[in-house]
Amino acid sequence: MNNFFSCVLENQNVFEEITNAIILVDHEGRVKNINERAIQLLNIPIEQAIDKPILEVYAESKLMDTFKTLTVDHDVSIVINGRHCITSRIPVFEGGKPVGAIAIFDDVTKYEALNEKLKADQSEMVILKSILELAYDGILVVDLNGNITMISNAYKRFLGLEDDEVIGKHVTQVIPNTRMHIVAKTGVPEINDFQEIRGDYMVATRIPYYVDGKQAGAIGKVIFRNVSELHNINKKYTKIEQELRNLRSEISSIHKAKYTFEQIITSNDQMNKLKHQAKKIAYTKSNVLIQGESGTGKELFAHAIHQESNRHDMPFISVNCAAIPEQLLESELFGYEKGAFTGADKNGRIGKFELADLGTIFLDEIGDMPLQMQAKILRVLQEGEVERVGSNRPKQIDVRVIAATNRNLLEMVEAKQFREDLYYRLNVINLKIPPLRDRKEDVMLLSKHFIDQLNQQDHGKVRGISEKAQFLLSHYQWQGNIRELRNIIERAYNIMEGDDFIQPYHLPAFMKTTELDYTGEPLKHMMEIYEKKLLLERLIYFKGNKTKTAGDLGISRMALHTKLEKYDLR
Ligand SMILES: Nc1ncnc2c1ncn2[C@@H]1O[C@H](COP(=O)(O)OP(=O)(O)OP(=O)(O)O)[C@@H](O)[C@H]1O
Repeated sequence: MNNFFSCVLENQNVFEEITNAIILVDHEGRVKNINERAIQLLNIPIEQAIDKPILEVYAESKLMDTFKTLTVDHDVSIVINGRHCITSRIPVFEGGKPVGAIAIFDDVTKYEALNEKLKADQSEMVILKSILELAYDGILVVDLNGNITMISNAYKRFLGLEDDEVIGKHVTQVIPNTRMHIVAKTGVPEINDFQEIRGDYMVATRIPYYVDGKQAGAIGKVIFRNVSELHNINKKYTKIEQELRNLRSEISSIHKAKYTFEQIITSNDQMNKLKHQAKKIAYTKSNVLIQGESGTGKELFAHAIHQESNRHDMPFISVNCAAIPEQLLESELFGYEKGAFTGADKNGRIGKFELADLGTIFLDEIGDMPLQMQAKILRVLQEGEVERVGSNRPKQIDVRVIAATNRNLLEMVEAKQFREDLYYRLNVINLKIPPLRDRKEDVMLLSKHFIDQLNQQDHGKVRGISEKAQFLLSHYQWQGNIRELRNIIERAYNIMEGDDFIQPYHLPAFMKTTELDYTGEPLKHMMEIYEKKLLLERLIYFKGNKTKTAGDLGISRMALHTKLEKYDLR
């Protein structure tokens, strides 16, 4: 026995190193050794333990039973001072004789706490999995790298995929248009975003999640109350979208741009440069201001720009600002709500700007736009929104504006007749179309072009223009530009009988100044002869319509009347 105890006493440090609590008693049941852990467990001072009878140290001890019965007890569950321990007791022998007994205690209380937590975690996991299995919504979890770690059954069903096709995959490989990997990286939540997944639309919410205060990934949810409901919503949405597309294309086919750059006929360098420039800017959304005299082809350019742009499938809406009475202009441009004013259509009406949404609006004669209206147009250009008359709900629109005028807008700005801010908003790209008299080379080219067009309608009856007529056409001043040229060619074409070529006598008298024979009369008289001839010619051309004749000659109806009286032409 001395050997054993001396060995234990000499190696007290080993005794202390053991992580379990240990009590050693001799054959009389006196405590011969007890380590620090046992002292803590029994909660007594060490001096009240050494050499004291074991039952004084620990009243419930069974060590003396072990000694007496010489039996070994393994892994007995007991409670000491509220701590749950597993104890083993064994008799100690020396030289084949029993000399004492030893008890070892393992405090398992902390393992129990851990076990409890583990159980709780496991049940949370089970609950979470059940939620993922039962939820109608699509739920998805990704880690920091954007790889999928969890997905709900409904989402898998919706995607038509199995676990092994989803879990561990990068989210972009599984879900089109996803932004989950972005939220997992940035940590910026995205709430109620509209997302298209395989042709279906749904509302997606993505939020980052944290473990121990550090971002660990993102959780995403796409809402569909139940899949069949989602299907119905989708069907309705797709139908409405299709109807909208049909309506848009119907509007576009009614309001179509009619001309392309190929139809702008010219051999003039300046014009070719303009065409090139306009083609280049067609692809941008910049506003365009086209300036030039009446009839030079401003509207043609506006059509061609729209046709060349990526908006060509969308409406091209043309508005002649000078032709609409001032009091109607606002409702024409912006539309009105039902009952906005007396006489208003009871269903309300869409305005030209809204009609041109996603397309182009062409504001012709912008210089004739009243100042008050200019302010409203400026707002559309600045804010990109329109408000119908009688409404207080502005609507976002995406419209490209091309404006045109034959007036000098800069002078109008100086005279405070045109808003400077609007001028600069419109004048982002400026195209100045030269008058026909500054591009003489185009006169014959255009004349032939118009004859070709007329021949196509009339089975090719005219072969060309005689030299004399060419001379007259080339030397004319063309105040009305290409429109005037077109009219004169058309008129000649229509009055031709039996001729293959347009001759001077097919052209209006006012062009034939060289045909006036000088009779030696004073200038005033010669001018009167010319004036009379001219009046007669134009009257015949307009089939006696005095308003048109006066307009054509640039004089008032009253002045025309006086002159007709003077020359006895009534
Ligand atoms: N380069 C061209 N090639 C072929 N036709 C042209 C050309 N330029 C103009 N035209 C024709 O001339 C006519 C007048 O053109 P357009 O209406 O575009 O002129 P505008 O400058 O807009 O006139 P306004 O200022 O009076 O509105 C149209 O019939 C158009 O087709």
